[in-house]
Amino acid sequence: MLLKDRNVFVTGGSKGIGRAIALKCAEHGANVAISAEDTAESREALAATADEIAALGVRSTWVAASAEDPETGERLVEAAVSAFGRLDTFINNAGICPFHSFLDMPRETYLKTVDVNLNGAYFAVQAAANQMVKQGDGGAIIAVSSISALVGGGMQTHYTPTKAGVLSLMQSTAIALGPHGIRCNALLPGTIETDINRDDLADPDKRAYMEGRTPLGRLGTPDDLAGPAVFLASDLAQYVTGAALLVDGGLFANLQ
Ligand SMILES: NC(=O)C1=CN([C@@H]2O[C@H](COP(=O)(O)OP(=O)(O)OC[C@H]3O[C@@H](n4cnc5c(N)ncnc54)[C@H](O)[C@@H]3O)[C@@H](O)[C@H]2O)C=CC1
Ligand SMILES: C[C@H](O)[C@@H]1OC(=O)[C@H](O)[C@@H]1O
Repeated sequence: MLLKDRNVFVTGGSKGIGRAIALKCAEHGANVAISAEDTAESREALAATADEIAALGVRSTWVAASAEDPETGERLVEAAVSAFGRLDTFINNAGICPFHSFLDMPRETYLKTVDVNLNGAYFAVQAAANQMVKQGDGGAIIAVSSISALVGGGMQTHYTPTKAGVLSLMQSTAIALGPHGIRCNALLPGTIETDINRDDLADPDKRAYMEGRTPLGRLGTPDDLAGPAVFLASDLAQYVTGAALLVDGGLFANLQ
């Protein structure tokens, strides 16, 4: 068990990558809090995932709070502290990627994407960091960025800058928070099959193209991110901060 009795928060923990990370942290002995947007469907998914976490013999709690709301960061931290007493690891994972062409990108789609993925991450990480500083004995912060922090996407012109921003945020917070013993790292998934790309990957040509570009020969699953997240949260990564860990089956390295 790498995270026994640690207290972990995972945003966007109701499904997909966040859910897989939350469950793996629980398997490793952590109490886990999760959040997602405040809708009826999301509340149902949060409650179901929290039950799965608790079934692993640890404590769990959930909060329905939309990432783009400036008050959300504080609410998440309060929920974790009220349920567990403290916060050891904060994993900012919530995100959206509404695929859309550049020349006619609606302003509201662009602004919502930036608000959820980058502004939401900034203020949630700030709230988590303040709690860790108050506790006085360090901590770990992980942001789920993307391979898209490093490369572009013609239908992702609103999205890729947010993922580059989140990677940059982890680099800068690693410097700002290093003196407090708080490590900050970014996970960069490749193409992982989840609801975020269900429609995009429904096109058999697109799917075959992405599989063909991936040296390991398959798309990723949410569980592929879970082990790397536990590693970065754990003491095995005690001297790792400001790092970017690609988890992409080799996709980024494959030029030809
Ligand atoms: N699936 C992929 O291929 C890749 C995903 N990522 C990133 O991984 C993260 C998780 O995405 P997936 O699990 O793939 O997608 P997903 O759609 O399965 O999960 C997204 C999570 O974020 C939550 N969320 C969405 N909007 C929210 C909002 N306004 N406020 C709070 N929570 C909200 C959802 O409820 C859900 O829990 C995202 O940040 C995404 O950008 C990065 C690289 C590749
Ligand atoms: C949603 C996309 O399929 C996914 O998101 C990313 O960050 C990568 O660019 C993948 O293509």
